[in-house]
This record gives sequence, C-alpha cells and structure tokens, in this order.
Amino acid sequence: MSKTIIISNRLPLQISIENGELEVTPSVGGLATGLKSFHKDGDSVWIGWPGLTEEEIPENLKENVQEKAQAENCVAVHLSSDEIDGFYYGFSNRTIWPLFHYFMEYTESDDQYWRIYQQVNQKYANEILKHYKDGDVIWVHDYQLLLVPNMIREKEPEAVIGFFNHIPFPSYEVFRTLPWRDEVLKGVLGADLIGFHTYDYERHFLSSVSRILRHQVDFNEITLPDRIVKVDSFPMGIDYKKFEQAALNHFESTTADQSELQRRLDHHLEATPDAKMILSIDRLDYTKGIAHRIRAYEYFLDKNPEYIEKVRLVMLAVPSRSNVPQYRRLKREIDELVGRINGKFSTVSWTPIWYFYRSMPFNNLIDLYTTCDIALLTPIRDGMNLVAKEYIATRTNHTGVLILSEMAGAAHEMNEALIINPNNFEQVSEALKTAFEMPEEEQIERNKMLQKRLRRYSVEKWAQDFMKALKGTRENRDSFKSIRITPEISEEIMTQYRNAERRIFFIDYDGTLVNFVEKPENARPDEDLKELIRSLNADDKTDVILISGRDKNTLGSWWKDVPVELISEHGVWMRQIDGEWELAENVKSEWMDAVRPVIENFVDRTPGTFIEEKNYSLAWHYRKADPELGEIRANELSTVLKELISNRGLSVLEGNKVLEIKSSDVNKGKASTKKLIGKNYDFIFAIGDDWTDEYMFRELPESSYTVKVGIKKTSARFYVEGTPKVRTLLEKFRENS
Ligand SMILES: O=P(O)(O)OC[C@H]1O[C@H](O[C@H]2O[C@H](CO)[C@@H](O)[C@H](O)[C@H]2O)[C@H](O)[C@@H](O)[C@@H]1O
Ligand SMILES: O=c1ccn([C@@H]2O[C@H](COP(=O)(O)OP(=O)(O)O)[C@@H](O)[C@H]2O)c(=O)[nH]1
Ligand SMILES: [Mg+2]
Repeated sequence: MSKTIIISNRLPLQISIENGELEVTPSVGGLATGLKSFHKDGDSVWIGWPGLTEEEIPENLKENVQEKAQAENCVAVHLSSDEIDGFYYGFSNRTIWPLFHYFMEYTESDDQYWRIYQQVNQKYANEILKHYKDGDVIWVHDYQLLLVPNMIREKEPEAVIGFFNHIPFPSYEVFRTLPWRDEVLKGVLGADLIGFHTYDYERHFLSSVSRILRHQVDFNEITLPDRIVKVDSFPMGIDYKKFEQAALNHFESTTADQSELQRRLDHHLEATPDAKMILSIDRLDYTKGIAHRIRAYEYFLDKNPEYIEKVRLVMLAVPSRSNVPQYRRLKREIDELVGRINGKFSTVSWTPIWYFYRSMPFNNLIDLYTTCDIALLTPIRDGMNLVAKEYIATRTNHTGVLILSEMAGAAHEMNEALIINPNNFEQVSEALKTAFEMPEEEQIERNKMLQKRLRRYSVEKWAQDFMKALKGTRENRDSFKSIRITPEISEEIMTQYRNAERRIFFIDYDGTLVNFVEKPENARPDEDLKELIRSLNADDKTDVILISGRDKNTLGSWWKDVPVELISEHGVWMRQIDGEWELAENVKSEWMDAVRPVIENFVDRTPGTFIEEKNYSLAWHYRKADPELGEIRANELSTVLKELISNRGLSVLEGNKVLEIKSSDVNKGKASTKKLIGKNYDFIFAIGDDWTDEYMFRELPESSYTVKVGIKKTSARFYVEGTPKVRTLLEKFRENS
C-alpha cells in the first residue's frame, strides 16, 4: 500500500536523557505542532532529527531512540554535533533564516556551512530513498531541506514530491544576495508542487525563479525542460477541535484539577478583579519582535498612567537556537528590558510584566490562552504564527481581543483582529487601548467570524488540500495530450521508418536542434550536429528540411557546406540542396517602415530587448529583459501592432519570448505541406518547440509523426523533453538508415 513520507528537520517528538533514561517530549514550534495531527490520523511515516546529537546518545541507548520514534511512526535521522553546527545552527539558522526574514545584517555567508548543509540534505534524501516505494508521495518541509526535492528527483525521476516552506520567501531583491541562490532554487524545483503560507511569498518565489533561472513562468506554473512545477499558497491551520475541546475541558475542571499556574493566575484575578491580562507567547527569536513589544508596552504605560496596576503582560518566551549568537544577545536584551520596566513601574502589590523563559506543557498553554483577555503578538516577520490561531480557538465564550502584526502570515486571514505595524509604537499603544475598551459584543462578533474561518480551514483541511493538489500534479503529468517518446515508442517509430520507401523530415532549428542562447547570432550549429544532419540526408530515401523562422543569410551561412534543404523566415525563402535560394512566397515588405519605429519605441523603453530584421518580417526579442516587464510590454506591443496592421494581410506571431510581425500567408504549416505535393511520402516526421511549429503539427497529414520539444500544450502527437533528447532521437534514425 502506498504511503506518505513526511520529512522535516525536527521530528514531532524530542528525545532527551534524564538520569540515564530516554525521555520523550513533544516538539515546540508551529511546524511540528501543526503537522502532528495530520501524521497521527494518516498512513504516513515521518523522518527527522530527534533533537540530540549522535555524541549525546550513549551507544546502548541508540536502538531505544529508534524504537521510541517507531512507536509514533517516525524514523530518527542521527546527526553528529559537527553536522548540527554546520547545518542547523550554521546554514539554516545563520544564513537562510535571517535572510528569509529580511534580517540581512544577521545573514552569514560561510562556505563551510554551505558544504555541510548540502551534505546533511543528502543524508535526509538518502533516508527517504531507503523508505520510498513506487506510488508513495513525498512531502518535504521547510527551509532546512531546500535541496532535498531535487536530490530525490535525481534518483527517482517519477516520484511525486511536494515541498512546503513554513517561513516567508523574501522578495527577489533580498533573495538575490544569497551566494548559492541558483543551487537553492534548483533544489526546491525538484518538487512537483511548492507551497507557501501566503500569496506574497509565492509571488516572491516565482519572481526569483523567473529572474534568476530564467524559466518560463505562466501564472503559478513553472515550465522546466522536462516537467511543469506548480506553486501555490496554502495557509496552514491548527487542530481547531483539539484547542476548542481543551478549553471546554479547562472550564469544566474542578479546583482540585487546576494547575499551579492557573491557581496563581486566579489569585491575581481575584486580587485585582478589574485588571486585564495581556498574553504573549513565542519562541525567543529576533523575528518575533519581543523587544519591540516590551518597548511598545512601556510607551503605553508612560502615555496612559491610569492603566498602572490595571494591566499585566504575561510573557512566555520559549528557549530556541541558543547556540546562535543573535539569540543569546536577544536573551540578554530581553532580561534587561523586563528588569528595567518592572523596576520602573512596579508597586508593592503589582509588577507590569510576568516573564517566563521556558517551554510549557500543553495544559499550561491552555491556562494562559483561556485566562488572558488580550493576546499581543507583534512579530517583525513571521511565516504564519499559529499562536494567534490557537488563542482564538480557545476563546469558547467568544470574548478576548487579538492584536496581531501585519507582518505575520496569519494576518492575511485574520482581518477581524486588531492589525498593527509592530514598528509603530503609537499604533500598538492605541490598539492596546482599543482592546481594553472594546465592548464585549464587538469582541464576540469579531471572534465568531475568526473562529468560523479557523474551524473550517483547519490543519487537516490544509494538509488535505496540499495533498490533493500534489496528487493532481501527477494526474496532470499523466494526462498530457501528447505522448512521451519512451524507448519502446522510439522502437516502433524506427520500424515504420525502416519500412518506408519515401521519408521526409521537417526539423525546426532554435529550441529543437540547439538550445536558446542570449544572442541569437551565437546559436551556431556544432560540427557533430552538421554531421548528424548530413548523414541523415545522405540516405536516398530520406529528405531532410530544416524549417526555421530565421533569416536566410544566417541560416544559409551556417549550413553552407551541408547539403540539406532549408526553409527560412517561416516559409518565405527556400534553399535547394545545391545551395540556390528562391522566393517561395510572394510577400511584401513596404509595411516595415511603418511598423519599425513602433517597435523601436518599445526597445527604448524596455532594457534588454532588441529588433531582429529579416527580409520579410520584423521580430522583437525580449528574452533578456526583466521577465515581468517583458511580459507586460509584449502584451502592450501586441495590442498596438494588431491595431496598426489590421487589413494589411499581416499577423503578429507570439513565440517563445519573441513577437514576430509577418505576412499572414506565411507559416510553417503552409511551407511544409507544400513540400508534400506530388511526392508519395509514406513517412513524415516534424519536430519543433515553439508556437510557430504548431502550424506544421496541425496541417501535416494525421499519420505524420509530429513531435513537440518540451512539455507544453501542443497539437503534436508526441513529445521529448529537451534538445539533448532530440539529438538522441535523430541519431536513432541515422542508425536505422
Ligand atoms: O525547530 P526549531 O529550530 O526549534 O524551530 C521551531 C520551528 O520554527 C519555525 O516555524 C515556522 O512554522 C510555523 C508553522 O508553519 C509558522 O507558523 C511559523 O511562522 C514559522 O516560523 C520553523 O519554520 C520550523 O521549521 C521550526 O521547526
Ligand atoms: O511552551 C510552548 C510554547 C509554544 N508552543 C507551541 O509552539 C507553536 C509555535 O508556533 P508558531 O507558528 O506560533 O511559531 P514558530 O515557533 O513555529 O515560529 C504553537 O503551536 C504553540 O502552541 C509549545 O508547544 N510550547
Ligand atoms: Mg524553435
């Protein structure tokens, strides 16, 4: 039976050693807490790190660690302390984490970290491959494992692989500063589906892919030579019922069942019944804006002294990544801030901040969520922030006010909260005041709407949606209209070829025989290619025609010494084997003088674009332009041109990053079918990569072998993945001649 393989840096269970015995505790952090319920209910195995380095686990307990993991359908990946230093504390949390959260000044570029990051990613990938069977679905999580998708793809080309990024994806201007940006993008693109929490992260990623790797991006699909990768946003939810039920149980519990924490909270409530409690919970992380929050709170108390003794900030900061210097520094800063503010405002019976630096068990979190009237969450950047969602889910009587930073992914779905900019103390202070004064009916109204949404889009639904979309990519792959040329199909075609008496080949040039290059004039054929075409054409039964949109001079000079027929400019000119060119279509060129200045204007306004002049057509290339600007300008130009050329017998062809204006009567369909007249070809083969080649695919007889290069919508019967595959196929024909 097929299963889901979940893989993340950290397992949902953490192993520690207490008095020589293994102890298992749940992991802290949104990824583990969120995904746990999906794992629990499904048929999945979860691969990850159990939280101790190899050196920390005594030999005699190693087996036990694996047993403890297995008991929860998990597999422990053991990492040495050097690996943890370079991979986890190093590249993950000193390079990617700060960069992706826009803390560029904290971002380190260290070759050694990068080397170990690659090595550990490979270790995780190998572990997956050990467990992978055909039909399994692989779901890779987060920024620690960016290279894993492609590492799996290399070994298992047919695998269905999903990747979810739990943290922000920064804008291209920030991401481009990473020295290993190409490798990182290529790593992630091994996946079939890439998920983010918000549309902003998604579009930042797409923009980086199109600008850095120059892949074609259409809406949310990336076209690679051999695959299409889908990118989408899936805002992660929480296990709503679990939090709701825990809150209901909490209210029903008797005094005897109460936790020590709850007793102390109640004690304060009784002593100052009209005072309100503000809650903040996060890992101690500089992205969470904890220091900002304390300062904003100070600003609030300074400005509104009437709230002294009427308010208490209950602040839980969970220790995190304390081997990274910035986290240690932040710890000191917060200790000092809390000390200073408590010193400044405390009275005999009251302290403004109650500070805990530790993690708390689930029940205590519920105590805090249900007791505090306000939640103040002010991250400077946060992928999602599940605490915000958990707080709302536990408010079973619908009261309570959430103040949430607009920089948290969660803010996109939680509009009914008081949304603030964490850098604006005035606004935070105002929000606190609004929260204190908010009538209960309004609180209830806002929370009911939030709850309705959170209940519906739970973590379960999130995982289902992602999985459904992931499996959908596979179905899409299978349902491609054209058929991939497998070795078996290639054999069949060869049999037909051998048995045929008269054969003809129509072969496109750019994107088919050679790859695209930045300057079209540099795409010369190499000697092997010339030899291949020469020998294919040497067979008496075979006619080879290179059919291209290029101008006759370039094409003619490149194929000067090769006896092969050429069709240039989509069919305007034809060169016989003996080298003589003749005009095949009676086309005009006077229109060019009117159209050229319009295109020139676009060239001036769109850096990187240029005009290619052919005898009977004009082409505007935008391959080197900024991809987004290029698409916008191409749309504009196409509209302008269509208006300009109406009734002139011209048409605008939209090719691969090129617009071409030419006579409507000229296209590769007409040019190729003309070559069939009066000949009894019993084997017709046509291959091309572009929109303009579709004319051949549509107009040649149905029995023709029409082949598209690359995975795109097409009328061709077959496809091959890229130019290297084209050569392999043509070489096969040569062998069968
Ligand atoms: O594993 P750690 O280094 O201890 O860190 C804990 C987790 O922190 C990050 O959580 C993110 O995922 C949450 C759920 O999607 C999201 O709400 C939050 O905004 C993110 O910061 C990290 O992405 C995880 O990999 C860590 O395990
Ligand atoms: O002592 C604690 C404090 C917090 N959490 C959990 O840690 C997660 C924090 O996730 P969030 O998305 O808010 O931030 P992250 O830490 O992942 O950046 C939430 O599910 C909390 O319930 C926990 O398990 N123990
Ligand atoms: Mg082409």
